[in-house]
Amino acid sequence: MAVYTQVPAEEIDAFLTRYDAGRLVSAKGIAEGVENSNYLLETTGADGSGHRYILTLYEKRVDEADLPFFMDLLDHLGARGCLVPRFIADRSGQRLQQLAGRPACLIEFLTGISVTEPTPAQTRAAGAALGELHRAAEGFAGKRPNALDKAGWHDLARKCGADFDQIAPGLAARVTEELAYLDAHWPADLPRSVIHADLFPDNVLMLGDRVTGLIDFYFSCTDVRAYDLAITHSAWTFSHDGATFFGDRAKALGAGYAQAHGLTDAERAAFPVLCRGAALRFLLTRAYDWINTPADALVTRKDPLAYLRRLDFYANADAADLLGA
Ligand SMILES: Nc1ncnc2c1ncn2[C@@H]1O[C@H](COP(=O)(O)OP(=O)(O)O)[C@@H](O)[C@H]1O
Ligand SMILES: N[C@@H](CCOP(=O)(O)O)C(=O)O
Repeated sequence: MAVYTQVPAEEIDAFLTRYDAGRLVSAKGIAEGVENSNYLLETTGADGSGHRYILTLYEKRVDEADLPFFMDLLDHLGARGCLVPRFIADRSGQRLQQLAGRPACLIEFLTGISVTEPTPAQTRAAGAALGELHRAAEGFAGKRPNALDKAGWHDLARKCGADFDQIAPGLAARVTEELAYLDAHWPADLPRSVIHADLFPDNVLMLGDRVTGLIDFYFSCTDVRAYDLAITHSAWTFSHDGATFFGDRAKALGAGYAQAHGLTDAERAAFPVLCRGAALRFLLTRAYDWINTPADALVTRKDPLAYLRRLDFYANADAADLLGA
């Protein structure tokens, strides 16, 4: 469960008086997510007809100074037809607030559910939504370095150090070996763009096979564009434990992305390496959290080894295995 900061309902009701949002009717902490505290708010709505909002309090990895980048990005994408939530301004035009001692924002609520076992049709729709996002991001002037790039992976690996082997014997050596491989093989000249960088199924809202919203842009940054497809591939085309690869989903993801954007020959050739990078990135953040999250914390730690299994798969795959011929 991810509600790190408990906010009394009276405080949320008082917070809402800054907005044309009506009075609070209910506030429920949202269990999903690991980074921030999220509440689903129901209000009377400005016109009394009822309205839903997301209230997010920023914790952990989100730097307050990055919030204007995320706000401008979602404005840009929304204006170009992407189904992304907008940050809501209060009556004075302010979108970033303080609540319970944390930076906080009121955010548009989008309908839809996150699938846990995506079908190929849903995976295709996610691939198309990512391609549309990349198209819509063209011309966005904002830039944000990726804190979880290769240098960031090395940093996390140093911080985990010998503790890796508490997760699995031999993991420290495997990570060192993989970092060396990626240092030697990471592609230098692929097109860069703003990327979502965390387009897991829990960050895609769907109704049936239709995408109704893309959420959680708090890792979005400027990086290799096809790396975003690799991250999405790692999240959508395996069983949760990483033990089973679903080729039909992978083919569908590639087809959906191709329909909306597509890969260059160089991006396709580099795809297995990009997938290895994606797998290592999530292995590392999960391992760091595994080691550093107290066992009694309110948040459920995610299994790093599910990404080690993906990494092992990617290390033996070629582009045709991963995307279809
Ligand atoms: N704009 C939104 N509309 C509808 N539901 C949302 C919205 N933003 C977040 N949620 C819900 O809150 C959950 C956690 O949000 P998320 O941004 O993924 O949190 P975290 O950054 O902590 O991982 C999501 O899985 C979803 O259920
Ligand atoms: N997707 C990451 C964790 C980040 O969680 P999110 O709830 O913000 O998507 C992982 O699975 O390791």
